Amino acid sequence: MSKFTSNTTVVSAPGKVLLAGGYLVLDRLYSGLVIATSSRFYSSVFPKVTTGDQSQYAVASRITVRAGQFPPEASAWSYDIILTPSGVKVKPVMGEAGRNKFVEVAVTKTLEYSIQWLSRGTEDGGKSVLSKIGKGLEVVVLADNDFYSQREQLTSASLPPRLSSLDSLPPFSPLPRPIGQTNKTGLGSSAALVTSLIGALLLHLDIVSLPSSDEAESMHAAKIGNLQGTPALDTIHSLAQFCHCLAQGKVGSGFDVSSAIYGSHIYTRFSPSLLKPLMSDLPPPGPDLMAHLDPKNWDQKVQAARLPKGIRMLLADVDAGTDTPSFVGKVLQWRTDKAEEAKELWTRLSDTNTRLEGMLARLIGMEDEEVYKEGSTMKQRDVRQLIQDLLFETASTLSVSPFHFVTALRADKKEIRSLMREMSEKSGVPIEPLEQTRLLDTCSSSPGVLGGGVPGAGGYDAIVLLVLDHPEVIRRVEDIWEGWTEMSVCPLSARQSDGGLRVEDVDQVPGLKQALAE
Ligand SMILES: Nc1ncnc2c1ncn2[C@@H]1O[C@H](COP(=O)(O)OP(=O)(O)OP(=O)(O)O)[C@@H](O)[C@H]1O
Ligand SMILES: C[C@@](O)(CCOP(=O)(O)O)CC(=O)O
Repeated sequence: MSKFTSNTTVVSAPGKVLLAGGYLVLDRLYSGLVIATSSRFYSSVFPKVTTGDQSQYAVASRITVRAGQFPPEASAWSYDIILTPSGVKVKPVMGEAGRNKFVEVAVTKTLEYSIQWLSRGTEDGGKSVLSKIGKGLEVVVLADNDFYSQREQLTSASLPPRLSSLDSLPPFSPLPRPIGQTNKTGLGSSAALVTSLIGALLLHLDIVSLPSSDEAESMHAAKIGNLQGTPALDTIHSLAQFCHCLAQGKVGSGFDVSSAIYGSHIYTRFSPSLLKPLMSDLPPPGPDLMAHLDPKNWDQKVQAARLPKGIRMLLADVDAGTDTPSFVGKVLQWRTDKAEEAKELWTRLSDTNTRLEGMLARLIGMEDEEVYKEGSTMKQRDVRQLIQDLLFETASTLSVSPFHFVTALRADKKEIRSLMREMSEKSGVPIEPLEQTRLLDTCSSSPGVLGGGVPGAGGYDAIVLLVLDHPEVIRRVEDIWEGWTEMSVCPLSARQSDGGLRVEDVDQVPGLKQALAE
């Protein structure tokens, strides 16, 4: 019998790349440009058909979450739903895999929220949640291969580190070691996991409805200005920000959770004070989650943004044999110590980031124009011509759009890198270490590369490039990466995803059904 029924719920959330605004975005006065990735986290909820072996009198039901591509014995976490005189409680079951803070907080707080939501104005005490959970739920979480380093998989299949090799790995490729011993690539696995898991549980319990994959993408492409305003997404946003902060034990800027929900955008953070009352373990009955997480009280800004057609993001996972410790504390300490100097740098960076965002918007505004369409009769230059010009550097004196804007974008990318290096030097934190500078300089001088940088907090772990989306441009970059000897550079297959959180049709996601059947 197939595991899939009309009662199976699959929800996915994208990973992230912070293209501009690292460190600045921690402060509400500044913003960050985050690109959501085509690589996603999938949470699939199946109703259990039997209650299993729970013999405890008070255990009403059990939710099990399994990380599908990891060794089974170390990668499943269960939560008992217990009936107590004061209502329904959720209790982690201690198993072989130990605790998974992100899964645990997402499951327990989502159920707490659901109980409050379904019992509002009634004396229900959680009974309707119990009836919806029935005999229990089994949740399988699966991440696209990009979230974890695939070096070992490529080496054991004798494949070179190129995009074409990544395409030949099976989707949701099994990984040999538990999550804690697996190298991540920096796409924000915990934020995408928490967001997709919360979305899947709330959808399964009929508390929200979510856009389908087509709806999510067209919603994103059509929207200008504020991306908020869809009640289900706005609610999941505050709940996911809360869970993510509680699990990681600190309040970050939250751009990763925000892009997991809304897709690519320009993010201005929420006030950290919003989460303060929820961050300590208060005695029962606990804080009123629904009131604290009501989107009406939240103040983040989510402005539509994306990469224009014809421009592609290329990502690489870098293994320099050096761990990147947390830089945030040190950079912020320098900012406090040298307030004047830092303010001046923050302002220059913010201005340049805003200019870059403006250039992207101008190019998007031209997408429907004839000059931008491939194959159109060209009175002016089209994108293909533009690529030729940039490949062979023949058009440096022309200011015909969109060439003009692409050239300006290139200058802004260069300026941002130089300012981030200034931040590096002044704070004494290797945000763009010399090894990365050498790699980025070489890539940036390759034809068709518009610029690059170290995403997010920077360090040794990854690089991101913006390139003209042309096979020749990409081939040349891959050649540089494959031949690089100072560090091992392995491409990631992610492109930009326009949409954020969405419900999936299991048959439309390559390899998902097979991975779930294992
Ligand atoms: N497939 C998975 N299944 C269950 N839990 C996972 C999975 N992948 C990641 N996690 C959880 O997320 C944690 C990693 O979160 P962490 O914030 O350290 O990394 P990240 O979100 O990938 O970071 P970055 O922002 O640098 O990309 C793991 O310890 C685990 O709790
Ligand atoms: C340094 C910071 O601004 C970005 C960190 O980005 P990443 O996790 O390195 O992609 C921190 C934050 O925004 O929470």
